[in-house]
Amino acid sequence: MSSYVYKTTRRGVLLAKTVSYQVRLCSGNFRHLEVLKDENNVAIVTMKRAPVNSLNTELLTEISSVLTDLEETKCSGMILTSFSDKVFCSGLDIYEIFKSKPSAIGTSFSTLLEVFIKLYGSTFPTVAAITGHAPAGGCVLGLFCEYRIMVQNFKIGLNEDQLGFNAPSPIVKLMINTIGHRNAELALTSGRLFTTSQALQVGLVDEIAKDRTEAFEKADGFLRRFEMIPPLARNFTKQSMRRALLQDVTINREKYTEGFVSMISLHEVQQSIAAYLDNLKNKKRNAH
Ligand SMILES: CCCCCCCC/C=C\C=C\CC(=O)SCCNC(=O)CCNC(=O)[C@H](O)C(C)(C)COP(=O)(O)OP(=O)(O)OC[C@H]1O[C@@H](n2cnc3c(N)ncnc32)[C@H](O)[C@@H]1OP(=O)(O)O
Repeated sequence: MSSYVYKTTRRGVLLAKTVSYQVRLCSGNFRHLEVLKDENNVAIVTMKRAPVNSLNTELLTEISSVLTDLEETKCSGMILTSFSDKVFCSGLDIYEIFKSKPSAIGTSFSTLLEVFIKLYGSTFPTVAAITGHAPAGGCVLGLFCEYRIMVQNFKIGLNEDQLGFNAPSPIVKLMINTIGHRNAELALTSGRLFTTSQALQVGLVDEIAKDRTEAFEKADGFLRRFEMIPPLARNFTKQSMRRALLQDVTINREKYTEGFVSMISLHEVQQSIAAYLDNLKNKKRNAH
């Protein structure tokens, strides 16, 4: 069990280091996730793939499976977060897309799209409590949610261009929908990572929190907004606003996956990823 446990109040979620908690979701046996539910059927889904929650196929599959479960059990809201106070999610597992077989890259990407369809299209309200850095696929996971609360002094953004490949068109659209065309173009073409406060300024995140506890209080505050709204009406509106993107990804999932695999498999892209990994390792070495 993680050292952090979430203790629920009447309708709130308070983070506390305590040994008792409410209901654990028992439908799945997860290696990289902890899923807790409070008495109001709000789920707290915590990614715990140390050290940086990189999204490999196994973690993505677990997220996908939890989302199915939450739909089936008519969950009333979901908070997506990380076990780490430094990294929310470091994006796709680079080692799964570097020097890998096309089939493995395809499976990883296609599973990410599955998560997109289920999370972006979920019938229940979703909020990301971003407790640390959220580059690339980490930012994408946050964007799939309806609302983002981010702890101060971290970085978030779509830095794919820095790795030598571009974000696929549905992601570009998602970014445009969130921060507007001009900001999205400037950010995507330079692979920009925003600080938490810059992200708030452009609307990439909705609120800043000073720490994890405040992030949870604010996430709970967001979910409470819907207490008096009939869920059916709320969901109808959500689906109608998200339908075009959802249909695009659902219909063209295979096409997007093939496109991603071809792009990642290019020799130049693999070289860029290798250089990026060297850079990451050097940065770490120099920090010591
Ligand atoms: C509408 C939608 C439809 C379309 C669907 C979406 C399609 C496309 C969307 C997204 C595509 C995304 C592609 C990616 O996500 S590629 C991954 C990009 N990720 C990054 O660039 C992040 C790289 N990592 C970092 O910047 C840092 O590690 C950071 C996360 C800031 C954490 O820093 P720090 O705490 O200092 O930790 P270290 O750098 O020392 O890392 C610790 C170890 O973890 C390894 N690591 C880090 N990131 C990854 C990763 N992404 N994959 C695998 N491994 C990773 C790192 O190498 C260290 O390992 P070791 O200790 O062995 O050296």
